[in-house]
Amino acid sequence: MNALAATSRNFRQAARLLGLDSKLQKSLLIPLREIKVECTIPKDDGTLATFVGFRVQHDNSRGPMKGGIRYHPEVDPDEVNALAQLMTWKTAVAAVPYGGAKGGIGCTPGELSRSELERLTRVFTQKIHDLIGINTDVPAPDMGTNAQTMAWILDEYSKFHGHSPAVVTGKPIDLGGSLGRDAATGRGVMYATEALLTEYSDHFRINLVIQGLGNVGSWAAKLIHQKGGKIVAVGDVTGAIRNKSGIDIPALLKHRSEGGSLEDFYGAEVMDAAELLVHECDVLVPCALGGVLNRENAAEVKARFIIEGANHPTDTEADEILAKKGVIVLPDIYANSGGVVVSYFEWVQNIQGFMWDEEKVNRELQKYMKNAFQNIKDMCKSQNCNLRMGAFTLGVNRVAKATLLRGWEA
Ligand SMILES: NC(=O)C1=CN([C@@H]2O[C@H](COP(=O)(O)OP(=O)(O)OC[C@H]3O[C@@H](n4cnc5c(N)ncnc54)[C@H](O)[C@@H]3O)[C@@H](O)[C@H]2O)C=CC1
Ligand SMILES: O=C(O)CCC(=O)C(=O)O
Repeated sequence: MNALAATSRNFRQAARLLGLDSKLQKSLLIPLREIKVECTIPKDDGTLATFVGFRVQHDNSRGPMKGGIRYHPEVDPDEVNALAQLMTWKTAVAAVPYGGAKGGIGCTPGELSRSELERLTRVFTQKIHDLIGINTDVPAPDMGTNAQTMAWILDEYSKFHGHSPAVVTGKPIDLGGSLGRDAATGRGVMYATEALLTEYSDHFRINLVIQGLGNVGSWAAKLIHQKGGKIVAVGDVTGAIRNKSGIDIPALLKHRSEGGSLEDFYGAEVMDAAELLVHECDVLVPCALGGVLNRENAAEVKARFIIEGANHPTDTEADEILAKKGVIVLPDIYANSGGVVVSYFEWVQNIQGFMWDEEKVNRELQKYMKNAFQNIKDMCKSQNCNLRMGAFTLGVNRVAKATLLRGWEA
């Protein structure tokens, strides 16, 4: 089952639990708008290259649509659709006044030079500038994109519409970005892990495995390590390493920032990357691609808890296998919502023209993460369901209410 079918299935299950009628279900499920654009750029060697860009705007009943832009070779319309839908439920779970959207360009960013990436981003922005905006659709970074990508979008958009810092979030601080946004998704993963562990045990002194050492994974690793979590294995697209006494995460991140590879890090041994997700641990934190937990490996997972830092890392078959094994999965639409929560703070700061200090950003983020966890637990209790369904029913219910209040009922 692909990501779109799986996400829609979770939506339908939640809608049934909530007793939503079929017309409302249809209107909530179908995206508001799907955009597909050709992006042709001159490469540095003078030849032309053509890429396909997407933006799916799923729902705006609770506010402007919000979601990242991904640069990855596997970006396709179904995946972007699923990720846009997830954003609608995620912003509702987080209780930020947004709808959901997602975008992407099918490309391999590592094979493009900085100037090629800039040209690609600018051409994509030219094609979608009249469909995004401060009160309509506000992009942010996702896999393969970063603050610099947002700066190029901001600059290109502003040529058409005047200086508009709030049109994107996750920008560089010097262009109106928020303190704490870079770390926010990983920090939210840490708060989510803390909330779950407090519920099921009484300390952070557990063994963890983290997949992905990009924006989300490296911040999650750093902050969980600071809290006393022992990270016994990590991996990324280049491979994986382990150390049963715990990896020195600050040393590893320093080593990587100086250009070192996982393989030549002195403080751990190289392991088979395929074994990473089934490595012995208490908590598994996937922070890379979708669909990495599937029927091939789910039965072998040793973790008692899975914290979904990535979007849709657990496919439907894996979800069922893990539930039978008693593994507790904290779902993406809550676990990685720290990013969009601080994106909301960034947007608010841009609109107010007033910058918050980092302590305030982190304190407010912690409050939003705590409240959302409590709301999910209450839903689980009233609907007698697991955490994924608790989060889905919470999100779908809020979006359905807003839709009905607006009088959009079919
Ligand atoms: N950046 C953000 O604020 C948010 C990101 N997410 C999700 O978190 C996940 C990671 O996003 P970012 O950290 O922003 O991306 P990133 O581009 O900064 O890092 C991606 C990481 O995944 C690793 N990776 C890629 N392919 C892999 C493979 N085949 N096996 C193992 N590792 C692999 C890369 O080596 C890298 O370490 C994605 O699913 C994204 O949608 C979710 C919420 C917000
Ligand atoms: O920060 C944002 O606006 C969205 C981040 C995102 O794409 C996600 O949460 O999956």
